[in-house]
Amino acid sequence: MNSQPYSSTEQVIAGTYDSWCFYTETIEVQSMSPFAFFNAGKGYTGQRMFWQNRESTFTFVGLGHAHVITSHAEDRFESIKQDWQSLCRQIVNEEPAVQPVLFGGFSFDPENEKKSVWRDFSPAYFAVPTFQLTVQEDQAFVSIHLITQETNAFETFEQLRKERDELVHVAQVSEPAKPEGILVTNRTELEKDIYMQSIQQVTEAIRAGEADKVVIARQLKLDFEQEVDHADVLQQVGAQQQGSFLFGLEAGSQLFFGATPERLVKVTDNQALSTCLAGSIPRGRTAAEDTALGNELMNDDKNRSEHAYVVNMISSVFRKHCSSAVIPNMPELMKIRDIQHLYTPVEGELKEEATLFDLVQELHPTPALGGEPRTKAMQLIRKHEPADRGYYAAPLGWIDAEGNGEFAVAIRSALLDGQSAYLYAGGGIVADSTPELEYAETWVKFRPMLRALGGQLRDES
Ligand SMILES: C=C(O[C@H]1C=CC=C(C(=O)O)[C@@H]1O)C(=O)O
Ligand SMILES: [Mg+2]
Repeated sequence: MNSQPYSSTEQVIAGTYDSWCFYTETIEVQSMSPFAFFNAGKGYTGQRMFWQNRESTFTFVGLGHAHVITSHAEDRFESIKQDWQSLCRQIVNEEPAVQPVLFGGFSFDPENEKKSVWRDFSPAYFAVPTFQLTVQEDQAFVSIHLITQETNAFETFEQLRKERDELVHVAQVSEPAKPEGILVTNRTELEKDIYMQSIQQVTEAIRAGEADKVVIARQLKLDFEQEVDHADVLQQVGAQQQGSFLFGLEAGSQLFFGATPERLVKVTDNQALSTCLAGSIPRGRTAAEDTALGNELMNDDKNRSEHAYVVNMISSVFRKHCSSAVIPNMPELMKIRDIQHLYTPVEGELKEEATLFDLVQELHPTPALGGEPRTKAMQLIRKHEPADRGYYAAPLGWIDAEGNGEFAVAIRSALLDGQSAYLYAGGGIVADSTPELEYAETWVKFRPMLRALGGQLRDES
């Protein structure tokens, strides 16, 4: 879908298939703010989604659920893949304009048994939206998708058309949200002592040869004077975090959102692209300081080793699933607003049988979020982290009916829950890590979400 711009279909295309009927229509609309469209869909709270790619060339907003696919199964990746392929076989017409898109994500670790604040996020949770705004190449399209077992749903569809016209109208005439800020009443570092100890203990375990690398994360909790509006917060992130994937996924009354620089994998016509991203240093206050910090990062053994584990693992998955793979032998710097990372893009031509979901399954979690070796690292994370990561650090993204799509790694993210938010940040622990430096690194990684939520940015402890 990325490679092929939408075109309008002004007529309803309907088909009756095995069990599902699919009614769809796409119209081109005058450009509008995607945040305003999200906001216009307040009536669909709990069933909204937002996605913008890193290059800001593809934005989509979904309102309402035309079809939901979830899985609690052990083979959740396979199960979502099968359900999606089977739905597409039943409903998809040849026309690219009528392709539905499935959007959603996975939890980090379905074996987690800790008490969780992630009430309504199942281990895999995906939906095709009822109303979808797609902004691509300066054109905006709004689609209606109705997937139903009702055999004669033209009346329902007519109703949806009226609703669509209303949503488009409200979004086009609405004023941008006022950036008047959100009032934070409390900021709590959850289990900071446990976090500091765990860095020490995991470093010792690594030195003793139990693992090579383990990513340990922690949480900040913010409390607000009043409930925070989901559309406002997405708009804040959108304005503040250029050069990142922006995402928002609602479930029940909660919103999981973030601005991540990390692509897990993108597939366009059998071309696969992934990002190795690990190793961090702050931005400098001046251009000279910034360059000096970048050079320091490029030449730092500890950060280079954090990075190398990720490159090795992603490369081996690409070598397995691709007929050819391009893997640079030196990282570059990726500079985003608050932080610089070591970055190695990996590309390959997928073998015929390999799919986007296969790659997501094998890549998750990369050693940028799990560790090396994977199984041991996951055991150490379960042992040392007191909280459930939920969807933090897990794959989140979209796929179309042809198998094209993109998944990001949902870091630099937070779960918004009424008058509270839980922010997540972690770092790669290797043999020469120290608790103080890792702690400082998490403060830099909290900054995008703190800024969007009106929390203080200073890194006082
Ligand atoms: C675990 C996070 O970042 C990962 C991605 C890039 C750099 C990382 C690092 O340098 O430690 C982490 O592996 C996070 O942002 O919470
Ligand atoms: Mg690090």
